[in-house]
Amino acid sequence: MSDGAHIQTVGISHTYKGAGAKALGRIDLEVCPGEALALIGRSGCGKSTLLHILAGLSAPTDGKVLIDGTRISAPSPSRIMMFQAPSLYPWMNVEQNVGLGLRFNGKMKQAGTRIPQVLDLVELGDYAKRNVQDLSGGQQQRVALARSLALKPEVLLLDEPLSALDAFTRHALQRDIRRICKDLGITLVLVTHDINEAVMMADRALVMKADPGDIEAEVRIAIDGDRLPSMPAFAEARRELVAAYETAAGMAMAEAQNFVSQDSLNEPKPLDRLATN
Ligand SMILES: Nc1ncnc2c1ncn2[C@@H]1O[C@H](COP(=O)(O)OP(=O)(O)OP(=O)(O)O)[C@@H](O)[C@H]1O
Repeated sequence: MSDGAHIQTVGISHTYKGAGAKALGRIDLEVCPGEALALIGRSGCGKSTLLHILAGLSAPTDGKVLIDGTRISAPSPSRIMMFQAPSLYPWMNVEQNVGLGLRFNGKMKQAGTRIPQVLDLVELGDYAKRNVQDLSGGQQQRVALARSLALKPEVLLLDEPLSALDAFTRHALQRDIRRICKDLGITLVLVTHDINEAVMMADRALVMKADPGDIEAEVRIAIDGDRLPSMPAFAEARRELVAAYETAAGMAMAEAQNFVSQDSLNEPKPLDRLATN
């Protein structure tokens, strides 16, 4: 288990080539080792740009990103990014897909022990030999998660990887990803449009605004143990985040509420049952 990486951005801003306006203004942020941070905001406010810069997939126009005090300039297997599409190879079975990161990084010697470990972590221990095409969307994202975990990352960066899943599957994965990151000491940074998802998964949410992308508000989400939408503390954190979102985006509360997934708002009981299974 790692302690997770300490992430710091120092005055980063970003302008895409050929674009007149800045995508990101000046952003100074810090993520503590093992913390789970959500970046939330309206479309176009720069969430993905910031996440890509944290991953080292693109360089900021100005400023720097420090991981454990060292400036980064490229991607690294210790910082893994997951996207909406699980991007599995359909002609490979589950364990072959999970082993891909190990193979690309010359760590196949670890595959024999590491692959069963991470498949157990994502609760797919019995699926090693299954064809990935026969799995559900949620199970495919679990395979992608296992592939990421196989490399023992210190940072997991999620760019809305659960947004295509149904409410029940999404809720179970939100709970499990948070638990796994806490258990393994992985620093988590999550981009989401969904206020409920931020409350389910994060210790802290940063609300971003656009033109240029900037951090407008910070909301701490201090809920001990399992998080259920029916908990008063969950509802309170959601209210606080909706209010911050409303201010940042300059929208009415009713519109901000639309960024809370309606299924989990309206049907807390079945989701709660699922979360305790
Ligand atoms: N490759 C690119 N070239 C030029 N402009 C870009 C590029 N990628 C993003 N942008 C612009 O930068 C700004 C921030 O985009 P970004 O994708 O980071 O926002 P976002 O908050 O992640 O949006 P969404 O929630 O829709 O994914 C937007 O104005 C977008 O149009």
